[in-house]
Amino acid sequence: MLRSVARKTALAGELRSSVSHLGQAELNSSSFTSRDVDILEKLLSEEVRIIGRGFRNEATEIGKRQAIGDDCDRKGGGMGYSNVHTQHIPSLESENLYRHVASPKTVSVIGLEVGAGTKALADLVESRLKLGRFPLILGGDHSIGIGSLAGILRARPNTGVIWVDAHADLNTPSSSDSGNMHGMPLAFMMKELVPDRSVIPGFEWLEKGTSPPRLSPDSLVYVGLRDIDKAERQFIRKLGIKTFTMYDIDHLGIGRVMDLALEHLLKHDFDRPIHLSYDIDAVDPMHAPATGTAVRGGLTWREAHFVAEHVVQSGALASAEIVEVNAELSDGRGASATVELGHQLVNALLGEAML
Ligand SMILES: NC(=[NH2+])NCCC[C@H](N)C(=O)O
Repeated sequence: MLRSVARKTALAGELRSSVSHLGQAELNSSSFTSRDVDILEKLLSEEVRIIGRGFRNEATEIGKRQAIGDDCDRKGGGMGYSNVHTQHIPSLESENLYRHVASPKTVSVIGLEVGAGTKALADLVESRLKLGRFPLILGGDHSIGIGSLAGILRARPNTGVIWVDAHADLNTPSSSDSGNMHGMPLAFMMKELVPDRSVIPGFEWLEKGTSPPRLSPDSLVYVGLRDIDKAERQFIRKLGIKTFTMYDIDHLGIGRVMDLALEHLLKHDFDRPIHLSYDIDAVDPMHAPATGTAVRGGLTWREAHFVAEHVVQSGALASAEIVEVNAELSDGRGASATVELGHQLVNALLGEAML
């Protein structure tokens, strides 16, 4: 079963890329190099800053993010994919509003800013997808997933999601112990967990329109989890979400895990688009220490690359994001190792292969 699904998904990918390659010279057919790419950069770590961990230094983050975007612009031509366009989404800063927030559990206050930022991202992602482009979103923390997923699901409601992360990011505003919105993006997309988002200040927009964006639990696969909150564990079990923890990766190997992940999402529809949401903290802190909530026992350097490479190989990757890279959170060597890994994952997602 698995083999035939893998073969068929590869075939679907080949067909799709050969069709879209018509008329384009010398493109590598094993990847989606003919697709137009949008690199969308979104800085959004407000909630972490508010609770006073000193999470970021804007100048450094912007410098680093520009470096990633510029690098893609430069490499774009060389790697064969065309028309790479980088767009920086401005952060909606309103320092004064948040300076005196006393309690970190004030999601309603924090939500105003995260809500506005994710709405802007959702609108952009939706419009780019409708133009047939491939959005690659660079965070920022994982709360931007609310915007990415909303935009993606509005444009293509049948999208399947692979969430590569040390954490489940499935807390609701009331189940969360930390109050951090980067631990909540998936709950915001599931009607079973947050049935009415119009009551959350800042997120009323998520309920607008004839069919508000929602992710069904069986359209999600987790890879790399190892730090799951108690409530999240119950949600995962109750909703039956397909989950590959680090235990499963140790047991089965990353190759089998990624095949099973793709099979789960593509078994009923080989042409289904896949969104890969990649939190750098899925990777072991030995390789990616510059992140906010590092947890030991993560993906190796090669496993980290393989995850991206294999989803690209399936031919189904339609959008991607890399989040939680924050150079401020490590010393010089740790920061550059993490940013280097971020660059390499971007390249892998854009179709760079070993051979
Ligand atoms: N995207 C992340 N780094 N999420 C970490 C979440 C940690 C914890 N589960 C929380 O809800 O606060």
